[in-house]
Amino acid sequence: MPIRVAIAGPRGRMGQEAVRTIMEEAEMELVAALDYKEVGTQLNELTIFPTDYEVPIYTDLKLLIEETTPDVFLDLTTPKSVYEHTIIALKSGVRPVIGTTGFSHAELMELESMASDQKTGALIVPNFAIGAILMMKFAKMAAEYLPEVEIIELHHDRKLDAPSGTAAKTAQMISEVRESHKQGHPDEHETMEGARGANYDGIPIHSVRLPGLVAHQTVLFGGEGQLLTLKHDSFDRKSFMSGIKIAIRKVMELNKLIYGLEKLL
Ligand SMILES: NC(=O)C1=CN([C@@H]2O[C@H](COP(=O)(O)OP(=O)(O)OC[C@H]3O[C@@H](n4cnc5c(N)ncnc54)[C@H](O)[C@@H]3O)[C@@H](O)[C@H]2O)C=CC1
Ligand SMILES: O=C(O)C1=N[C@H](C(=O)O)C[C@H](O)C1
Repeated sequence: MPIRVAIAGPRGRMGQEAVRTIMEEAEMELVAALDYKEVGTQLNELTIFPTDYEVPIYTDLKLLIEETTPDVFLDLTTPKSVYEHTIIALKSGVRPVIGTTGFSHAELMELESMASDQKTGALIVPNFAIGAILMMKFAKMAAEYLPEVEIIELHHDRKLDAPSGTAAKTAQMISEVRESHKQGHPDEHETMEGARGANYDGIPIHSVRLPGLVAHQTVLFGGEGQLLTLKHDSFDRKSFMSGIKIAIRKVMELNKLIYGLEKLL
């Protein structure tokens, strides 16, 4: 039996690529799409998709779930809508695979506890690219030996959230293996606000937004007389698609929420 998947955000940069990926996957069936406005009744009515993509479009997630009974709900929308979508999916017993970034810590905690109560599998994946997941794992390894670290993330200028979900997750993983401490000179001060970046548990995060970029991150580790640089680049959104397929398969085996695909690889 193929895994029945519903997708939110099918017209977006990630959504379009993910629709094609799922449609081409024999083990998966795209049963519905969620958009925020009426854009036609089926995906094949949108000029961006081939004519044989006969997948109904809904604007109401509860109705979508009731009428199309998906196993998995894949969200690639916006930080504003994803939290509510995830709650609706969990309450309906549909397993969420969330690629959308921008969750607060409190929201992640709430969703984790809801998924455990419901015994429903859920995955929140800040970055589906295998190379980015490896970069995060290597960063955690390196921080045990070189705890002075700064993160620089670079993205296209249409991105809504900063810092990126990947940078936040990298900082969280690093903070699991190093003592929290302030970096730089104890007396340093900013003569321009924000010069030292955002701060996660003492780790500075710098966000760059420019046209032409896709998704890129550099993690710098400084030591006496040395610098270790870890760098990952997504040049194309195809880089995220194998991770999406893995996440859809893996979430079917879970009965709780997992934050980050690195725990399942
Ligand atoms: N986890 C990962 O590996 C990746 C995650 N992302 C994240 O995925 C999200 C989407 O990114 P993009 O595709 O670049 O954005 P986008 O702006 O191109 O697409 C978002 C789509 O969501 C739709 N949308 C907005 N509100 C909605 C709602 N309430 N219901 C249904 N659809 C709604 C919009 O119409 C739009 O088509 C962002 O949060 C981004 O950070 C992006 C790339 C990789
Ligand atoms: O918005 C994006 O494009 C991306 N968002 C994710 C993030 O916030 O880390 C993943 C990837 O970096 C692309």
